[in-house]
Amino acid sequence: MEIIPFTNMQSFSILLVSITFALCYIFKPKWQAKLQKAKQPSLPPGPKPWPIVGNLPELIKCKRKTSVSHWIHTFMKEMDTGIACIRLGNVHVIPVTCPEIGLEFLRKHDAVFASRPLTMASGVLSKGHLTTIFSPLGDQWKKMRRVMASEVLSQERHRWLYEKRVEEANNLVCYVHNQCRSGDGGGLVNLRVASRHYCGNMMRKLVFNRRYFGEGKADGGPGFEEEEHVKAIFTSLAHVYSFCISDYLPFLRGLDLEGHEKIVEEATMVMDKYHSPIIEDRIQQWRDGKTNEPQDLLDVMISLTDDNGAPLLSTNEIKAQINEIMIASVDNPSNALEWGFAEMLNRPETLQKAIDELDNIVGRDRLVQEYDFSQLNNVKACARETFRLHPIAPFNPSHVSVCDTIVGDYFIPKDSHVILSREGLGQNPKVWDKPYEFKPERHLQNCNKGEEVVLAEPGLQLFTFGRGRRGCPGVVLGSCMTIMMFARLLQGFEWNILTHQETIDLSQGKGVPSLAKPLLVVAKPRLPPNVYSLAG
Ligand code: HEM
Repeated sequence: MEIIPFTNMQSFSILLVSITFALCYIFKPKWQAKLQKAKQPSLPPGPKPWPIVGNLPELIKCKRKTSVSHWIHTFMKEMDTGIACIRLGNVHVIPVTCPEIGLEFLRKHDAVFASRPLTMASGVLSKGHLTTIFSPLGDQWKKMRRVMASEVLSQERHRWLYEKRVEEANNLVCYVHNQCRSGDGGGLVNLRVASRHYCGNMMRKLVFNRRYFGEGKADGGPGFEEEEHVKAIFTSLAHVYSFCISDYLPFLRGLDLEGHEKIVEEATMVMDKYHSPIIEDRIQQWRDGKTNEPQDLLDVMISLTDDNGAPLLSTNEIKAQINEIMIASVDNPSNALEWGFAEMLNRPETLQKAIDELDNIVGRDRLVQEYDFSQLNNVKACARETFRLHPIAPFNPSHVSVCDTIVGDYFIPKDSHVILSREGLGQNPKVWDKPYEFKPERHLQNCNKGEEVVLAEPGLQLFTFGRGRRGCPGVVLGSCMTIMMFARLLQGFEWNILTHQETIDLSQGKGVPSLAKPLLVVAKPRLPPNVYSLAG
C-alpha cells in the first residue's frame, strides 16, 4: 500500500484542529457553567433590595403606616404577579397568591419546603423548638408530628373524646341561653367572648379534663383565669409570624428593639402559670402509680413510651406541646364564627337559608349533633366562605427550603421563607368571582352531584388547613369545633342587630385580622325550653 506523505498545509490543518479540540476540552466546563448561568432562572419579581439590609427599610415603614401584608399584597397586585421575592436582611421571603404555584411548593416540592424558620417568638413559645409547628425539619419535628398525628389527633382518639366535645357544645348553648335572660326582647351577647370562650373551654377540657382553671362564672362564662389564658394565646399568636426585624438581622437579637420578645415571654409565662402545676402534678401521679388509665390528652402524652419503655416525652416537651396545642386551636374557629355571623347578619337571606337547613335536617326538638354535620352543607358553606374571606392570619406559617429549587420558572434559593397568602389565595380574582363578597352559595355548586361541603381545601383555592408534610393534623377537630359553633348558635337562637345599628360594621382592626370591634348582637331562644335543659 502506498503511503501518501502529508503536505505542510495538511499538517498545519491537523495541528490547528487538534489545538482547537484541546482548548475546547480544557475550557468546556467553564463555558458550560457560563452558559448555564446565563440560562438560570431568576428570582421571582419584587421590590429592588438595598445592599445588606435588603427591603427592611420598606418593611419598617409599612409596619408603622399600615401592615406588612398590605404592602406585600399591594405591590404584588401592581406587578400582576402570583409569586414575589422580598429580601429581608439576607433572607429571601417568597409570598405566593396563585394556587397553581402554591401547589408546586406544597405538592411537587413538598419535601424541599417542609422546614420552618428559627424565629425569636417560635423559639420562646416552643421552649427552644421542641414542638410540631415550630420545629425545623429534623428528628424532633418527626417525633412530635408523629405524637400529634397518631396519638393526639387520630380518628380513634377523636372518637374517644366525643363526650367531652358534646359537654362543651352544651355549655356554649347554656351560656348564651343565660345571656338571653337579661331582657324581654332577648339578651346582649358578645360573640367574640362566646366563641373564644367555647374554644378555650374545649381545649382545656380535652387536654386537662377541666373547663376552668379557677371558679369560672355562675352563668357558664369565663372567669378571670380563663380570660387571662385566652388573652395570652391571642397575644402569642399576634407575634408568632409578625416579621420581627431581629429575625432577619440576628445580631440585633437580645436588644429586643421592637419589644416583641418581652411580650411573647410574658404571654408564655401566663400559659405556663396555668398549665405547669397541672402537668407536674399529673406526671407525679403517674410516677406514683395513682393514675394508670388515660382520662385526657395530658394523660395520653405522659403515658407514651419509647422502645425501651421509658417516657417518650420529657416534661418540657409536654409543656411546650400543650402551649402549642392551645395556640393552634383557639384562633381559627373563634375568628370564623365572629366574622361569619357579622356577614350573615348583613345578609338575612343567607342567615335564613342556614337556619332553614337546620330546621329541616335536625328539627327543633333536639340540639344539633356532630352526626348531623354531613347533611348541613349550607351551614358548612357559610363557615368555608368565612375562612376564604376573613382568614385569621394573612399568611401561613413560613415554610423554609432545604436546598436550591426551581419553582414556576423561578429560582428559589436554599433557606428561603415561603409564605402562602391566605388572603391572596382566597381573594384571588382569577379564581373567585366577586372575591370580596360573602357568597356561601359559591361552595354549594357540586352538592347536587352528591359532594359534601368541607372546610379543608387541598387544591389551595383558599388556605384553611394547608396540605402535605406540614399540613394541619387537626383538620377533623378544627372542623368539628367550627361547624358545631355555627350550627348550635344558628339553631338555638334568633339573632338580631342592635336597634341603633342598620348593619354590622365590617371594618377590620388596624393591623389585626379580627373585626375592629367585638360583635355585640341580641339573641333570643328559638327552641322549646325543654331542649335547653337537655344541654344543662
Ligand atoms: C379550624 C381550625 C384550624 C385551622 C384552620 C388550622 C390551620 C392550620 C394551618 C394553616 C397550619 C399550617 C399549615 C402549613 O404550614 O402549611 C396548621 C398547622 C398545624 N395545626 Fe392546625 N388548624 C386548625 C386547628 C388545629 C387544631 C385543633 C390542632 C390541634 C389540636 C391543630 C394543630 C396543628 C399542628 C400541630 C400544626 C403543625 C403541623 C406541622 O408543622 O407539622 N390545628 N394548622
